[in-house]
Amino acid sequence: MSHSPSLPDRPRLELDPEMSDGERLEAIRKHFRRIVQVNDEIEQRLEDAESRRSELQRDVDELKRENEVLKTSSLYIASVEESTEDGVVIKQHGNNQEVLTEAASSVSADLDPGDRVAINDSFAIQTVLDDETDARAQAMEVDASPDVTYEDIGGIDDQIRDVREAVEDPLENPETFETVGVEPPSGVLLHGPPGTGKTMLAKAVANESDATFIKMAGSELVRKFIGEGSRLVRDLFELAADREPAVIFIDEIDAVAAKRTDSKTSGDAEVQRTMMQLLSEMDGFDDRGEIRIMAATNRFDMLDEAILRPGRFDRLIEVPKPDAEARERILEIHTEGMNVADDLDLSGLVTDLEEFSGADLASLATEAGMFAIRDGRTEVTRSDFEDAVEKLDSAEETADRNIHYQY
Ligand SMILES: Nc1ncnc2c1ncn2[C@@H]1O[C@H](COP(=O)(O)OP(=O)(O)OP(=O)(O)O)[C@@H](O)[C@H]1O
Repeated sequence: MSHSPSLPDRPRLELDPEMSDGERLEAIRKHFRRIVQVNDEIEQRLEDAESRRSELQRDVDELKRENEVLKTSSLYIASVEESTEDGVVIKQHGNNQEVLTEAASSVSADLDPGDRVAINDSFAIQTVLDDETDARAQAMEVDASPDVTYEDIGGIDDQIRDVREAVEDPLENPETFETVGVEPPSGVLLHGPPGTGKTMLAKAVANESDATFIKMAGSELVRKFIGEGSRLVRDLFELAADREPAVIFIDEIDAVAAKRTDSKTSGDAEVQRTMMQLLSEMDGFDDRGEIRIMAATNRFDMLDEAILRPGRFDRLIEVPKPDAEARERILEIHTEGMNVADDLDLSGLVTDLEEFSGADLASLATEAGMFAIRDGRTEVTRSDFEDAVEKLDSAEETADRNIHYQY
């Protein structure tokens, strides 16, 4: 970078007392011309400097923008506590740290206590977020009285018995456990392939115990901003405490409780934090009253053992794919309200459907009904079911090419 040359010297008027008037006048004129010249030179310099300055300003703006982008690439969530003359007091979610900070110039909205904001690593507020209820609504499903009953679930009677014992009995007769002096299982983990009735089972047990069913999707928990997953877990348990008796059901728990991997990316750290929050909620659970916790996974092999320790998910119930007898029962349930031909032999039909889960069988019944409707008939026949099997098989082949379940 070159330095600008120094400014021209200030011209000096030198008058000799010996000078004649004419000489003086000439000297003053010369001095004046010199001053004008120096002035022009300085003005020129000023112009150059101005244009250099706007060049530099453009560079600065560009760098500021880049800096903003870098700073905003990973944001934390906080709530505004107070807006003061000295800045904004925020409380970070997850660790509850309170910080006095400022809002980035791009944040134009007035900040009010309770607003949810996203902050960067240096705690500067970057954005004001939408209402918290949106995030909760996406991650949680609350059903005060689910309508699934045990009779709607086919082929897993042993699992129903186990779940009733671990969830329903402690909710309905807590005193029996107290009198006998045993602790009911802390958490029940249902594991097995997709579509085998795990969610149904959790809903049914909530229904039959007159409890509120609160479902949280593990995958939603980890998609949020940093700090939000653990906050949602806390909310989940608070909500359950408000609504007790309640059954908490965490679906796809593997999303938050997978074995630790070697990578140390911030995503992983965030998932860990969410899991730690879940563990600490479960550990502090004894005195919370009538709340039972259930979870489900298709990826039991991937779970971190920390969540399976006593006092956590300590009752494991496997929900397998249905065998022939179970398939028949499930299909019976799903064709109960349908107008099926008298000669339809369900047991013959299901023998070959070895790969079919409960969910597949439910679709099979619907598809068969659709074939009858398309054909203008009101009765569903064996051939409708065969067409439906063919249709689902080919859909399954397409899906298999894309997804590979590792169960
Ligand atoms: N054992 C079953 N008896 C009757 N219907 C079943 C059974 N299993 C699954 N279904 C049908 O499949 C649908 C999906 O089942 P559900 O959501 O309970 O499966 P899941 O095991 O929780 O699956 P995922 O692991 O994919 O969440 C149910 O709504 C029901 O129609």
